[in-house]
Amino acid sequence: MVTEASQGVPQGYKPKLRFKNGVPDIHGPNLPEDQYLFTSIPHIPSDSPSIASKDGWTSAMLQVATQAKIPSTPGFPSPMARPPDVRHRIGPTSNMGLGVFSTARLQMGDLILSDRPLIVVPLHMYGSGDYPKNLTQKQTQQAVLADAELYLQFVLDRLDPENRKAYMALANSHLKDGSGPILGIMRTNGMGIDALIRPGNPPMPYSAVCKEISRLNHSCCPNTGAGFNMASFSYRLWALCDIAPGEELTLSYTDVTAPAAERQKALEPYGFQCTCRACQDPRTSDARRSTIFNEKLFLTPALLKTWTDEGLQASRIYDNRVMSLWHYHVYRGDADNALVCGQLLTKLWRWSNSDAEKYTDLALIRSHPMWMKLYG
Ligand SMILES: C[S@@+](CC[C@H](N)C(=O)[O-])C[C@H]1O[C@@H](n2cnc3c(N)ncnc32)[C@H](O)[C@@H]1O
Repeated sequence: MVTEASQGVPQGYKPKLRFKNGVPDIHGPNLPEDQYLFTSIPHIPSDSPSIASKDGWTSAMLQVATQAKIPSTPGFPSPMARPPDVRHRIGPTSNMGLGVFSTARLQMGDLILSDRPLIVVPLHMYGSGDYPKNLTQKQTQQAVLADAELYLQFVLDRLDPENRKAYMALANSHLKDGSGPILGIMRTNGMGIDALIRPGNPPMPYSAVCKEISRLNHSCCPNTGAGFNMASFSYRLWALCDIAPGEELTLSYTDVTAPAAERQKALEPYGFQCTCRACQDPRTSDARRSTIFNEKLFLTPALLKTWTDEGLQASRIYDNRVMSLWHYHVYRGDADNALVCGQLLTKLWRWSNSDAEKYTDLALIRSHPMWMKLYG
């Protein structure tokens, strides 16, 4: 666990690569499953960089078992999905550094951009615990951070100079907690990839840093959603509602269903106080959200509007409610209303769930095991 530590390496301590199994191999056969390796995704042999696709590649540090499952993903490596035209630009905001803005009229469900991570690394870059006994607790923390920085430098050095520069230009909100510059940027911009989490005790989560998606600022009523697509090894960003040209695009860095105080606590490492519309009057918004989440009635168009008015389309509970309503209509044999729900699910899921289209397939709706079961 890393807490506050002043920057710098303890005197006499030489940072080293000290993960379990010693110094990691770059790549190689017959390695133990929990060996870390440095690799590129898609894998590009270092002697033939010219085969790199126009989508680029990720410099990654992964355990062997995690790396091994990526190529077996159906369709891997597929090209990144691209919108038909450029729909975003990166530019300055009034008070949040850079941000991403829409340059087109977007409809709910529209793909905005795809982004292959620059780097993917273990979320907890904090070594093995095997540190010299003569170091104080604070010095050990410094040593841990210095080692993490060394690993990250290794990962970063495997990027081409342009992408290395892009990484180093990203925001860093960890300037005073002892993190080195590369680690600080990773902690400010890293996003999880659920499909890469290696189960175990403890599980091994990974963190990905992207060139463009990492520029999105946070809102507790975000207008975009992001999901990772393993086949193309890229994140996709899509509109969660209709968006006008020029509007800032936002993502939620935290769980939008949590109360405002909890959300603010989760945002602490990013070093800002959220001022989105839900956080400007948190008491009223918390009360409104609590009513919405606890609503026991099936989603009607009026109830649906309360969710979208509050900007809660990013919440998993919203998906679940729309899904239950889809099942309810199937159960009643109401294909028209099932289709309306299916269209909404497709917009929410098209870019993150390969099954999204099936909810609007009339033949599948009518052959569903629950079809018309309400009437026996
Ligand atoms: C992932 S970066 C987002 C892009 C960043 N604004 C930039 O200039 O690259 C996260 C950092 O952006 C800033 N930020 C993001 N959302 C914000 C918000 N709602 N209010 C204020 N600052 C925010 C914070 O400095 C945070 O540490």
